[in-house]
Amino acid sequence: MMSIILRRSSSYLAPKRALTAALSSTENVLYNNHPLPLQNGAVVPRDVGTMGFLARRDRGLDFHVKSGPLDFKAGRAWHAESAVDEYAVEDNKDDGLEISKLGISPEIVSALSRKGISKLFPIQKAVLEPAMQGRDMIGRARTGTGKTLAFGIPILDKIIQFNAKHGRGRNPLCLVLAPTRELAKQVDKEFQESAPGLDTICVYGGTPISSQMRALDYGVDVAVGTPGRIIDLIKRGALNLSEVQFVVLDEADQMLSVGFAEAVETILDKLPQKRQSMMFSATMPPWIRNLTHKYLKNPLTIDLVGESDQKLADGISLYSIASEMYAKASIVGPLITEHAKGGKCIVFTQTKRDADRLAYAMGRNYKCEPLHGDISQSQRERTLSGFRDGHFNILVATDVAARGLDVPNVDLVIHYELPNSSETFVHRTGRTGRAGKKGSAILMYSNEQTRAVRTIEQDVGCRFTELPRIAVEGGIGDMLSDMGGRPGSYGGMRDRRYGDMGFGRSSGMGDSGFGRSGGYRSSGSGRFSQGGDYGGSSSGRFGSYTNRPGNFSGPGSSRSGGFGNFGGNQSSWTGGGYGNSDSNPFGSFGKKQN
Ligand SMILES: Nc1ncnc2c1ncn2[C@@H]1O[C@H](COP(=O)(O)OP(=O)(O)OP(=O)(O)O)[C@@H](O)[C@H]1O
Repeated sequence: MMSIILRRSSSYLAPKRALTAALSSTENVLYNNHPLPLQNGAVVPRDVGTMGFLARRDRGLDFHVKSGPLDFKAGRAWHAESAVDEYAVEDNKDDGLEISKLGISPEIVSALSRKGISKLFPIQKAVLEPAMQGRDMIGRARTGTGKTLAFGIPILDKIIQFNAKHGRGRNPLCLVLAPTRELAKQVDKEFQESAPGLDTICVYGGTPISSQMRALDYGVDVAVGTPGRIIDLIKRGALNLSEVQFVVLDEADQMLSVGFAEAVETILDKLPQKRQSMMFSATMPPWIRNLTHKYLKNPLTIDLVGESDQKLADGISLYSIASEMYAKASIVGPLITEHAKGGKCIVFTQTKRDADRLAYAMGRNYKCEPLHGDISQSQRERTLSGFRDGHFNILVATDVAARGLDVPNVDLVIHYELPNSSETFVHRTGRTGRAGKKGSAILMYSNEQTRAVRTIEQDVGCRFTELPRIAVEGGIGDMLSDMGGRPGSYGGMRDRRYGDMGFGRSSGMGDSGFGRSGGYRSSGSGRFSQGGDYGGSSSGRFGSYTNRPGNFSGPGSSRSGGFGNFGGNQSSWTGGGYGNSDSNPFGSFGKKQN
């Protein structure tokens, strides 16, 4: 404790000056997407003036405002700025800040350096100061640009400071909510690796609750988890949230749109009023702003995406290829060979069943594995680590893998079936081209889906390069037929009107059209209709396809790929893992019906 105080008191002015200068000299601040004039290279948020820091040496228990390595304190400038709703900073990857010069705890600096991280990414830079000041915030940045550490670094640093002063406690000081087990695990891992001296716990369904209860009893600094299991632990008296000072909703739009809203609210009700709340995602539909007043106090919006820009990370090449449904399975192999060039590839299907079937069929020629919510948790973990470690290079997954998953060096994403919304397209595609790397994504579509492809382009602000059609002579398509389907009917897209019906044009990415049947029902905004169908093609904007039971033409498959029965009584959830990840009693999202 002593050494930390000495370290801080002797050195904090220098790094603060460095941070101020660095921030001032590099950022191009946008306000409502109109660039503001830069004065002598300084940052000039509207009505803000310069970002003033007031030095403060006194640290109290209230570490929302007073504490932190740089002693950030809201000065007049920031109070003025709090009236500003939008605070957008243009993404610029070259502008990293030397983490070692920011006065962040040495433990974090050296842990990050072991991970090869020495400079802040833009979202981390933009978030650091207001987060240190204790501001509630909504953060949006493109996929793979480091949002986890954007909230992770300030929170971990503050906890280290707090523990140094007050000693370790039993109850968590930070709670991170994530919509899937895999994402929760990943956030937990990133926190652990970045601050190895802190105790973190990751809680989610599908694993024994008793060991999680024991670990909580022992004492933790940070709890990361999916909402259902967290509520379970609260009910059992094992998780006490009364000391939580920081709460983060990772993939916030997902969490609130797919049936976890009620669970999230139940959890937030258990937290102290005095806390710092943050929401992060690569996609922040406008409707989420209607909800934020429920969860956040006077939130600052830090938006590195903007409304007019393209929504994908730089460095991702986009291709589209037209294919009849029956031929898709046969051309996916050649596409992988050509575009993944031996590297890692994720193929996204709409249903668990299709993921199984395609992986099985492709397994005759390629090393690949399926991943979806009906696979046991232990197998899901084995599959993901096998993929990460390169034991196999092709993952055939439902949208359970679309959000947040950070597998380095995925070279190619294939949308074997159209995503159910432009947001899902962004998240699926974002599994490649992470942390500044290059990648490719290929969208497979049928003639009937041409309109849907154009809508994605419009929503996402991107342009697909059309690949030449690939002629099909037998191949995997036949294999799939061998497995019980009618030859030539795989996909049955002939009978569908996907794209013709209800493929609602949105007014842009993140339009409230998303989630038309997305399951969020408690906002009272009236924008969301019947819930629970997230993940099903029929639930997103792309698919208010009427039910046609007679169209079931595929090899026993349920809905995706044009197997019919869209919007009917067939299973709606395709990613399984969300609702599956916890015994989530809230909302209809995640019902396992297939
Ligand atoms: N400052 C940095 N320097 C180098 N690598 C970094 C830095 N910050 C984060 N990374 C790495 O970048 C990768 C992507 O980060 P992260 O998963 O947080 O992205 P994200 O923005 O949350 O993406 P998504 O929207 O898909 O969830 C991770 O492997 C992470 O370790």
